[in-house]
Parts: sequence; structure tokens; C-alpha cells
Amino acid sequence: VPVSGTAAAPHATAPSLSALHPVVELAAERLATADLVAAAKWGTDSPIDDPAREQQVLDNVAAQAQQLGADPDEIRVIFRDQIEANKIVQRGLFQRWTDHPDDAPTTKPDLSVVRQEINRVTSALVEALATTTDDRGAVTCRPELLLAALQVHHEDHLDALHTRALARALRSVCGS
Ligand SMILES: C=C(O[C@@H]1C=C(C(=O)O)C=C[C@H]1O)C(=O)O
Repeated sequence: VPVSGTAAAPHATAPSLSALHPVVELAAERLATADLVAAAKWGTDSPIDDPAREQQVLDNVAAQAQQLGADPDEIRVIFRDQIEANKIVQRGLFQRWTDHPDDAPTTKPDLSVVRQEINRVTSALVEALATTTDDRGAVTCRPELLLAALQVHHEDHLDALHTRALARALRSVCGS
């Protein structure tokens, strides 16, 4: 009798994914870019908070939402949370690197290149939000979101800092 969950078929008995799984996965992917942003800013004059760039991000997602037939204001609110969550990770890493200089990054990514990656994930997340408008308005949204968050937490091996930031990022996904 074959043992279930062996290396040959690791996902054979995996539970089905919640409709909101892509939303959570992309929110986590966007948060993963915060590590690169923090490394790009560490030891430079670039501040963690960049209000002009934030405005650009919010205007872009609102315009994309409009094109996709989603509610631009709703998408803006959700992205304010993505931005706050991103800064939680950056601040957490700055604190960690201040306390433990040996953990500080030794290479500095180019912020403009990292922002291109952020733009890509941002756009995919707006799409995922637009296609889950009905799921996000349903009474099942919160349990589905929690299930998806637990799955992504497990899949991505999120540490405490990224888990806390992910919870912040998902605050308004089911409405406020
Ligand atoms: C990610 C950055 O840091 C902050 C977070 C932003 C975001 O999540 O889009 C935008 C600007 C900054 O306030 C960045 O500077 O690009």
C-alpha cells in the first residue's frame, strides 16, 4: 500500500484552494519585495516612506481597477493596506539590521529595478481582486480569506514579521 504524501505525489491529497488564494498569494509576493526595497534603502538617504511614489501606486491601481470594471475606491483602500504592510516589513528589517549589523544586507539592489517588480505584482493583484469581487462581497469572505492566509503562511514559510504584515495587508479585502 503506497504511503500518502510521499515525495512522488506531495500534493495528491492537498485541500482545494479558496477562491481568495491568489489574492493572498500575491499580497504575500508583494510583501516579499519589501525585503529588496529595504536592502535598496538601507544605508542611503532614501526614506522608508515615499509619499509621492505611494500616490503614483494608488493612482495606477485605481486606473487599472476602472479598466477592469472593479470599484477604484475599494481597490485604493486595499492598496493603502498593501503599502502600510510593505512599510511594516521595511521598518522591521531596519530594526533587525540596526540591532544585528551582521544580518544587514551586503548587496544593494537598484530601487528602480525593484519597483518594476513591485509594479508587476501590483498589477497582478489588482486583476486577482477584480476577478474575486463577488467572493470578496460574500458572507463567506472572512473564513475563506483566513483559510487562504493559513495556506500561504504554510506554503511560503512566512516568518513572524511577514505574517504580521500579511494580516495588515488583508484587513480590507472583505470590505471595511
Ligand atoms: C515599497 C516602497 O516603500 C514604501 C511603500 C510603497 C509601496 O508599498 O508601494 C511605496 C512607497 C514607500 O512609501 C518604495 O519606496 O518603493
